Amino acid sequence: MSLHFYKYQGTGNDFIMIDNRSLSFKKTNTDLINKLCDRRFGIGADGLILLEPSELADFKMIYFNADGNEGSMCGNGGRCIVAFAKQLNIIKNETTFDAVDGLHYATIKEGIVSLKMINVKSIENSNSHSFLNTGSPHHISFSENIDKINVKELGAEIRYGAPYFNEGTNVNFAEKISDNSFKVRTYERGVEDETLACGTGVTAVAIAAHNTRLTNNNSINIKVLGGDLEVSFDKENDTYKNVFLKGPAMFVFEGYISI
Ligand SMILES: N[C@H](CCC[C@H](N)C(=O)O)C(=O)O
Repeated sequence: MSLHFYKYQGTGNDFIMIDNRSLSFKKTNTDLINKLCDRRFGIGADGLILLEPSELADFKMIYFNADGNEGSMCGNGGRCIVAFAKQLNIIKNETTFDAVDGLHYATIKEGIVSLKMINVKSIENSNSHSFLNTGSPHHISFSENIDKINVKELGAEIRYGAPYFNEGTNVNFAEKISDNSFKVRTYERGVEDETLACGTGVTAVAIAAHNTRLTNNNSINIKVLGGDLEVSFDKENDTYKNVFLKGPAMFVFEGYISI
């Protein structure tokens, strides 16, 4: 059987996109998804995303990590599926879609997607790190010279260590550049390596930076290995609301692969 796929990337976080409105792609085939994401034996990607019909919204996003397991929310994948839905003529420049953590509003203009993320209320701060969930769980530590960190090694240690263990977490290393800009490197659970960008991760970093008073800005530029992202939010009482993740989402190529 031949599978028609599209390849997208958002600041270098790359995804295989499949138009599964027919529901013919089997979601339980972990080995197949893992193989399609493999950079030597397959197409190669950090994750695979299915676009399916939704009764609640314009479409539904189903996200799998490169290991083949269904993941929690993916911010860059969410931005990419908006560009994909536009390419498929399902939407124009504005949409609401259904994802694992609820409905998401988004707009697209000249390849730049602005995606509304879930509200965040619960943030754990300690001397060494912050932990919060922006659709996916994120451990964040702020330090200097993050260029020098071995993200794969240190990230894996934290991801598999206490208190996360098997369920794990994504791990972000962040550095303040100026009052409204930070640099971030992320170890992604489910990819089990550093990726070039992580959307829910940079969202978590921006909120953690504000919550720990590293910044007073509510619009923050974030530099990642694969480019630049922007996170903005409003804080009302203890809750971060109107959280938006903004940045490029690009179609790369399409093709067929026999499965
Ligand atoms: N790359 C994604 C994060 C995926 C989260 C995934 N690694 C998990 O924890 O299941 C993003 O842009 O937000």
